[in-house]
Amino acid sequence: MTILETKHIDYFYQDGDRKRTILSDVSNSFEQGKFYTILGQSGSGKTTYLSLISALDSPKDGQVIYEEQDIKKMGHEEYRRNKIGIIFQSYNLIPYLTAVENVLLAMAITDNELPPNQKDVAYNLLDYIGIVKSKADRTITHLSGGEQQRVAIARALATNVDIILADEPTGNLDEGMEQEIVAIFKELAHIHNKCVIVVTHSQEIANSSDQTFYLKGGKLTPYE
Ligand SMILES: Nc1ncnc2c1ncn2[C@@H]1O[C@H](COP(=O)(O)OP(=O)(O)OP(=O)(O)O)[C@@H](O)[C@H]1O
Repeated sequence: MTILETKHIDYFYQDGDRKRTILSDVSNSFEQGKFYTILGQSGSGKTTYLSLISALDSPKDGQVIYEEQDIKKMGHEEYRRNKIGIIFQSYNLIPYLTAVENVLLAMAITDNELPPNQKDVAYNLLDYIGIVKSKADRTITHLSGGEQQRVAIARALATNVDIILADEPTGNLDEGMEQEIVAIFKELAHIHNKCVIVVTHSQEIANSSDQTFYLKGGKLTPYE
C-alpha cells in the first residue's frame, strides 16, 4: 500500500541571480513494508530530496502526499511530529541526557497514542535494538557511534510512526556495524511494516534494499 508520494516536485537553489535546479518534476511513490535506498553522486540532491519528504523544507513546486493528503495541508510540524522518524549521519541525540531519556523525550512530544507505561516501552525498544538497560542508562557521550545510532533508531521508532527516513545513517560507522544497522532497517520494513527510506553512497546497502532509486540530473529513477 502506498503511504508516501511525491508529485511533480521541483526544487532549485538561488545562486545570486542564477537558478540552480536540483530536482525537476520528480514523481514517485513509496509503500509500507518496504526498504528503499536512494543513491546518487555527491551533490546530486539526495539530502535535498530527503529534506522535502521530511518536511524540513518545501518544494518550489509539486506536492508531498502522505496517505493521500498534502503534507502542507496537514501542517509540516504535525507531519514531522506524528508521521515520520528521522535518523541522521551524526545521530543528533541530546548528549547530556541518557539513552532512555532521549527516547522518552521523543515520546513526550508526539500526539500519537502511546501505551501508558512509557518508560518500560522505551527500555524494551532500546533492548530490541540492541541497547541493554545498563547502556540505556548511560549519557549519550558514554556510548559508541554504533550504539548512538541504535538509540537514534529507537528514538525514531518510539513515536509509533509508519515512515523512517535516514540520511547516510552508517556514514560514521565501520562495515560490521553498517551490516547490523541495515539488518535492523530490513526487519523494520519486513516484520514491522514500516516504510524505510535511506539516502546512501553505499552500493552494498542499496543491494540489501527492496528498491533503489538513482538521483541524477534532477531526476529520480528506479535503479536496476
Ligand atoms: N542552502 C543551499 N544553498 C545553495 N546550494 C545548496 C544549498 N544546500 C545544498 N546546496 C547545493 O545543492 C546541491 C545538492 O545538495 P545535496 O546536499 O542535496 O546533495 P547530496 O546528493 O545529498 O550530496 P552528498 O552526497 O554530498 O551529501 C549541492 O550542489 C549543494 O552544494
